Amino acid sequence: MQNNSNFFPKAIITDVDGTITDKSRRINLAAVSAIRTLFDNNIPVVIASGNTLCSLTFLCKMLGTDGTVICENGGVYRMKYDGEIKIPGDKKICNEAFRRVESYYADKGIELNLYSPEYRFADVAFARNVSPDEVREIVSDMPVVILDSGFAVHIQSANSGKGNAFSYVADEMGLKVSDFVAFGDSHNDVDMLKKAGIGVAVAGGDSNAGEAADWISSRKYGDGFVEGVKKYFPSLF
Ligand SMILES: O=C(O)COP(=O)(O)O
Ligand SMILES: [Mg+2]
Repeated sequence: MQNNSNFFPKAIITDVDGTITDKSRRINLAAVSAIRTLFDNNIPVVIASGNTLCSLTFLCKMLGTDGTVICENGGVYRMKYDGEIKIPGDKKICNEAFRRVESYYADKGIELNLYSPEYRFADVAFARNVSPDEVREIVSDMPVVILDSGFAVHIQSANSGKGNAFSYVADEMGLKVSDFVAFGDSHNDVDMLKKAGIGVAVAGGDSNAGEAADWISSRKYGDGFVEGVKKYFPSLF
């Protein structure tokens, strides 16, 4: 967190779902354009999401960024397209936790719907048809963290999280986390929003993100992202 008046950001890090999309995950075209403007003016754009490496690689290609990504909420990250895939997360412990959660709900006749398990290296993500707080309770004695992105429930090993991977990535870029403006909408963005020089929560997201942020946009979702980019990079727009 910085004093706004002396803050000259050098880079951004942004969440995807809910932040550069609308609430149904459709990409916001003005957000795409803002990202291109930043990138074309040598402002690095790091994508940090709960999504998988393969989906984020494709997204980076379409956006036109350099491919630096934090995936699976920090369980995985990669510098540019050709960097080594780093996996700080521990899939084994997440699978163990998931098996316990799955059997708890199976006893109640509730089936959990996994999201892209075949493409995940580090975390376990499933549909939000159960309460994230209850899931947290079920595995409270295990070294895992339950994150709610507003789009999925994620089981992470305790050492991952977007905030931890953000530090590694900033370091590899030769920047400080305080050089970045971070953008997010949800609980899984909190550690990243707190760590950045300025944390921006887009309106429409959950209260955890708003409480962690330095500034909350007045416009919702992707429009709020664009509003924030224009606020912190006024000379580019
Ligand atoms: O994968 C999710 O659950 C949502 O991803 P996000 O981190 O881009 O919002
Ligand atoms: Mg999000």
